[in-house]
Amino acid sequence: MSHEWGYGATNGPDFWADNFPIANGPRQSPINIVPKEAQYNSSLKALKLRYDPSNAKGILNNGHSFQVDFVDDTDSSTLTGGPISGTYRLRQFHFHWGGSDDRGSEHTVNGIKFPCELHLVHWNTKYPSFGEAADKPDGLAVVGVFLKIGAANPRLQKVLDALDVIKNKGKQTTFANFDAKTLLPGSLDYWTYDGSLTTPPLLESVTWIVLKEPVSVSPAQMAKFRNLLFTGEGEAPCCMVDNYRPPQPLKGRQVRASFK
Ligand SMILES: NS(=O)(=O)c1ccc(C(=O)N2CCc3cc(O)c(O)cc3[C@@H]2c2ccccc2)cc1
Ligand SMILES: [Zn+2]
Repeated sequence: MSHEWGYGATNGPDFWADNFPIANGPRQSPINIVPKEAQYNSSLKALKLRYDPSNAKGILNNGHSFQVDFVDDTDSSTLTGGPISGTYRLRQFHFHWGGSDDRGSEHTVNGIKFPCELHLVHWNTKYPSFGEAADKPDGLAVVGVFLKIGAANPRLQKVLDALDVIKNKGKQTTFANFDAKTLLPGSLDYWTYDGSLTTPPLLESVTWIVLKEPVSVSPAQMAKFRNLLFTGEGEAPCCMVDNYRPPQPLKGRQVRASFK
């Protein structure tokens, strides 16, 4: 992506509409979720997440977050059920976090921010590729998981231990044999709504599936996220923190709940 968008004082979310006018579109993400205003829908199916650990490929600092990429040329790591129809393939997962524990998530619940939010990005196999799916209204499905401060989460450790070698923008390393399912909470109860990518190009192609139950992360583990840099080697270092977009207007959208 050639544009210099970011999360700084001069290129952050308030400036994104300059290059990406869809930033003011009708189905932008994230949003503030108000559980009492979410409509329970008994026809919403249970989420079915089947991930093959051998599909994990690498881990990359992309300059706005870090992501773990998966081989997505077969239906071996998929999302089915839930609010979606058909089969969506896992492409990557990444996180958004704050400079301190009082902020960092993109979605909020009753206005409450969590220190971190995990996004598992999937694309609809009715399209030939992620790139083809990315700009279709039913092209992507992202599962969002809140992380809240508590006991150290052993499931995060393998990811966090890899961060030292991808400190700078553009650094990547192999990341094999990782079961993304281990990052999920015990309950797969969710809220769902039609939204967008939360970073440029902000494409309105995402069915959001936000899990109600958070998973834990310790302050020491959060410090490891904050050790990453937005900047490349040789540039003045800038800590990778506050890489979250704030909640966007609901514009009449309905948020549905899979649970009472
Ligand atoms: N937070 S999120 O909504 O879950 C999300 C999902 C996907 C993507 C993603 O894959 N993007 C958007 C940002 C980006 C930046 C790059 O430098 C790049 O090489 C690829 C991407 C991709 C992307 C780019 C263009 C169309 C679709 C996705 C980003 C954020
Ligand atoms: Zn994200």
